Amino acid sequence: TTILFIYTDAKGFQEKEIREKLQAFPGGSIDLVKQESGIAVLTVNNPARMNAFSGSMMVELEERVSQLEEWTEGKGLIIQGAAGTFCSGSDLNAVRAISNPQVSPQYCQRYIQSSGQSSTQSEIYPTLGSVLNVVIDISNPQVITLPSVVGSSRLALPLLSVALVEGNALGGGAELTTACDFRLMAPGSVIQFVHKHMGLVPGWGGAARLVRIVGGQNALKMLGGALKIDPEMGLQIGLADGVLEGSLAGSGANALLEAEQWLGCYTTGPAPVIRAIKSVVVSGRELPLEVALRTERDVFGTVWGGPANLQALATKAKHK
Ligand SMILES: CC[C@@H](C(=O)O)C(=O)SCCNC(=O)CCNC(=O)[C@H](O)C(C)(C)COP(=O)(O)OP(=O)(O)OC[C@H]1O[C@@H](n2cnc3c(N)ncnc32)[C@H](O)[C@@H]1OP(=O)(O)O
Repeated sequence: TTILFIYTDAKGFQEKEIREKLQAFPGGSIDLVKQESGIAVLTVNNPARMNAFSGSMMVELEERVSQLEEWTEGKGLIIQGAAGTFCSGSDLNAVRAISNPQVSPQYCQRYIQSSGQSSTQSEIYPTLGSVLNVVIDISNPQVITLPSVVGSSRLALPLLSVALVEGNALGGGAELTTACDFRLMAPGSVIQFVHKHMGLVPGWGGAARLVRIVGGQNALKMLGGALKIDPEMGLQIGLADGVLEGSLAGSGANALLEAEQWLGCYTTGPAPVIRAIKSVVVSGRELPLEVALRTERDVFGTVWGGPANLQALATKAKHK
C-alpha cells in the first residue's frame, strides 16, 4: 500500500513502528471533506492547542493524503485550521516529552534504537524532527502521482492546493503553508517561521520550499528575523497569492466560501485537464528539463483526443 511504501522507503522505518510512536502523542484530528465541486477541504483540528500537530494528527494527515491520492474526480484542495486560526506547529507538549527521556523513557529508548541515534537529549529533539519530516515531507499535500505512462514517481497531489491562513501559521504551521500551491491570507493573519526563537531551523521541508516561493533573500530575512508576515507583506514578497475581503473574513464559513470562490477560478473545467495542468507545472518545476519535457509530452497524450478536447474542437471555440 501507499502507506507501507512511505514508511518503509523512509530510512527503513516500518509503518507500524512509526505509527505506534506517533500515536503515543494523541489529540485533535485531521478532517477531510471531499465536495461535489471537486474541491476538498482538509481541516487541522486541534483548537485547544491552536491547531498544533499532535503525533496522531501526523498519522491522520498521511491517511488523508492517501485518500486524496485515490480521489480521481478531485481538482482542488483547501487546507485550513479549525476555529479561525491555521496551525501553531508541533504540539509543544509532545516535543517536550520526547526531549526529556525522564518523562517518556520507554518511547525515547525505542526511538533511539530504531533510528540508530545515540541517547543524549540534544540528539533526541532533531531525531523527532526527522520522524516528523518523514511524515510531512512524503505526505506533503503536494505529493503527486504522475500518470502511469510516466512512471510511478510521486511528486505532488494532482490537485491545486491552497492554504487558507486565518489567525496564526507558526513554526511547522508556516511550513505547512509552503506545501500548498497557493496561500490566501485573512486580514489580521500572520505567517511566522518562529524556528530561530526555538533554536531551530525548518525541518519539514519548509525552508527549501520557501526559497522557491519568495527567493533566497526574502527567505533569509524571514528565517533570520523570524519575521511576522502580515497579508500586506505576504503579497509584497509573493508569499500570499491573495488577501481575503475584510467583509467576509472573520467568520470561518465565509472565509472558506471566499477561498472556494478564489480557487474555483483555477479549477473550473474537467478534472483530467486540471490535474494534467498541475502535473506539467510540477514536473517543469521539480524535474530536470529533459525529464520534464518527456513528462509534458506524456501528460499531453492523456488529454489529447479526450472528451474535453473533442468537445472543444466540435464547438469551433473563439478565445476572445
Ligand atoms: C519551530 C519548530 C517547529 C517544529 O518543527 O517542531 C514547531 O512548530 S515548534 C512549535 C512552534 N509554535 C509555537 O511555539 C507556538 C507557541 N504558541 C504561541 O505563540 C501562542 O499560543 C499563539 C499560537 C500565538 C496563540 O496565542 P494566544 O491567542 O494568546 O493563545 P494561547 O497562548 O493562550 O494558546 C491557547 C492554548 O494553546 C496552546 N498552544 C498554542 N500553541 C501550542 C503548541 N504549538 N503546542 C501545544 N500547545 C499550544 C497554549 O499553550 C494554550 O494552552 P493553555 O495554556 O492550556 O490554554
